[in-house]
Amino acid sequence: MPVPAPDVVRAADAELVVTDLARSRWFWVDALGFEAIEEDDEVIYLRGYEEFLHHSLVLRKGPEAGLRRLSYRVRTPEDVQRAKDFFAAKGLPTQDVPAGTTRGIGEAVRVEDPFGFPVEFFHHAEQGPRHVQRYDLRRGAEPSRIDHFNVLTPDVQAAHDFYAELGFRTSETIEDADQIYAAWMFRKPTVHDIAFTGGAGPRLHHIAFFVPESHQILRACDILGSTADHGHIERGPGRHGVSNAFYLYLRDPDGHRLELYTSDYYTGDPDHQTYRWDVQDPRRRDFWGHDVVPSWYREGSTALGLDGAPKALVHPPVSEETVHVGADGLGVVTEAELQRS
Ligand SMILES: O=C1C=CC(S(=O)(=O)O)=CC1(O)O
Ligand SMILES: [Fe+2]
Repeated sequence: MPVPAPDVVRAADAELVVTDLARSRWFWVDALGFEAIEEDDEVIYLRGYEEFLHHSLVLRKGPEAGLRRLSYRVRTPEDVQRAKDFFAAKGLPTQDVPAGTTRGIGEAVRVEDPFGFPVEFFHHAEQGPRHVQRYDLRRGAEPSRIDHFNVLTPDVQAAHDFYAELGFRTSETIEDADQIYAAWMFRKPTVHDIAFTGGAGPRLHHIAFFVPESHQILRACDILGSTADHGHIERGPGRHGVSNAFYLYLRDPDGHRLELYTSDYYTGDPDHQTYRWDVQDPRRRDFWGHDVVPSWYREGSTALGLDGAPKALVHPPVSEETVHVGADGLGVVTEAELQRS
C-alpha cells in the first residue's frame, strides 16, 4: 500500500551556514534590503516585505559555509507526519524537529531526500508583522518573498521522478533525445518551487526571491556598483528563456548564490502543459542568447547532512556544458576539463 505524499504548499524557508555573520548582514540586509526580523550574535532571521510568516531565510554562523536545510510548508499539521511516513517508508533518514528549534516555526520533520539534500516540512508558523504596505521600510532590491530553490544533482531524471511522486508538477525542462538536463517543478501555481540543475551534487545552486519589478533588479546592480561591490554580481541582469522571468544572480560573501527574480507566469490550471526546451536552443537559459558564465554551471553550496557533515559529491556522466555550444560561448568543454575546474 503506497504511503500518501504530504500536501506541500510551497518552498517557504531555508537555512544557510555563513562564516562571517557581520559581512553576511551587510550583503543581505544593508546592500539588498532584506528585513532582519530577529537576530543575535549567532543567527539572523530574514524575510521579504510581502511575507506574512516570521521569516523565510536563516543565516546561521558556522565554521564552514553550507546548506543546512530547504523547508517546505505543508497544508495541515497531519501532513508533517505524512512527510515523515513517506520518507521513512523509502528507508530515508528522518529527524523530528521540536517546535521552536527554528524561531517562529512549529514542529517539523527533517529528512534527507534520495539525492542527499536536507529537506524539512512544517505546518505551524508564527505570523510576522504585516509589512506589505510599509513602503517606508523598503530598501535595496525591495525583496518581496521567497520564490524557489534550485539544486545541483547528477541525475535530474531521478530527482524529477521522485519529486513527481511527492506531488510536484513540471512546468519546464531542458532536454534532448538522450536525457533531461534540467527540470522546473511546482506546488504553488507559478513556474517552480524547486529546480534541478544537472551537476555534481548534492549542492545548493541558489535560493530565489521574487522582487516587484525589473527595476528593483537594476537597482540592486546600481547599489553594488556604487560601493564597488560589483564582484557579487555573477550573471545577468537578463530575461530567462525558461520561466520567462527577469533575473539577476548574486553571490554572497560565502559564495551562496541568490537569484532576484520577477515576472514569471501562472501554472495553476489542472491541465497546465510542460514546456520542453531543446538543449541546443541558445535562448533557453537567457532569452536574448547571452552567455551563461561557467561559474553558474559549476559552483554551488555544500549540502550538510542531518548529522551536519558535508555531503560527498557525486558527478554526472554528462554535463549540459559539454553538450551545448553557442550562447554559452564555451564551445565544447570535455568532461575531464569540467572535473578539473
Ligand atoms: O529560476 C530559474 C529560471 C530559469 C533558469 S534558466 O537559466 O533560464 O534555465 C534558471 C533558474 O532556475 O534560476
Ligand atoms: Fe532560479
